[in-house]
Amino acid sequence: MADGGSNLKNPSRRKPRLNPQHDAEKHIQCKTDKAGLREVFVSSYKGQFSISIYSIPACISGVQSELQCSGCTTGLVGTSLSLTSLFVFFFFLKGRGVFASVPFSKGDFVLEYKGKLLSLDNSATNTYNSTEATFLFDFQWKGKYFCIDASLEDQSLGRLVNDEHIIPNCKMRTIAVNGMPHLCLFAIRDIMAGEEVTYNYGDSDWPWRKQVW
Ligand SMILES: C[S@@+](CC[C@H](N)C(=O)[O-])C[C@H]1O[C@@H](n2cnc3c(N)ncnc32)[C@H](O)[C@@H]1O
Repeated sequence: MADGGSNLKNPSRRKPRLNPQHDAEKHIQCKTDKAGLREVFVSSYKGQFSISIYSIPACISGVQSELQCSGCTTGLVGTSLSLTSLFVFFFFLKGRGVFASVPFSKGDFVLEYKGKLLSLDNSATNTYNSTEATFLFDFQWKGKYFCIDASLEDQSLGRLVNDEHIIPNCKMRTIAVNGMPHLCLFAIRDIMAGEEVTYNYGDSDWPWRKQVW
């Protein structure tokens, strides 16, 4: 007899959750990203301030007001514009990011940070521009220093995960497959569908972490 969705009625027959370590190994070996994640272009809102300005001469876009400021001494006839409040918004463009389209549970494997594995010696000989350099992830494994160079646009999602140093939802861990280290993101708390996947890039003075004021 067909199952007809009876798994929902009988929880004991639900597909068992894959061990996160095995899940990571499986995706590393298959060289695939996990389903349920997508690339989205994002901007990060950094704040807003409002200032009240009365009767500013509106020398904006050629519009003139009947009032004058120190830089506008001509008697002005034209569109009267009294600005009482000016709101200024600041956005720090994050560029692309990775969003969950299905929920993930705490502990789940989420993504591999794919790229070229370099030993410290190799990476020292490469030169990177400032954009490429943000795709380098240095790490230590078995007492040696390595780097994953993810500067190549290869359509993988791990390289697009953005920084969040206060409330990240993932953490990077090293997983060995066939004797080689791989960097993988694991959920450190439940992640809701629609939430951006993030991790802490580490203790650097990243410009986007600075408050605008
Ligand atoms: C590894 S890339 C991440 C993917 C990148 N957003 C993209 O579109 O290619 C790192 C770069 O993303 C941006 N970025 C990462 N986290 C950010 C954040 N929290 N706020 C603003 N920009 C961020 C910075 O430009 C940084 O140099």
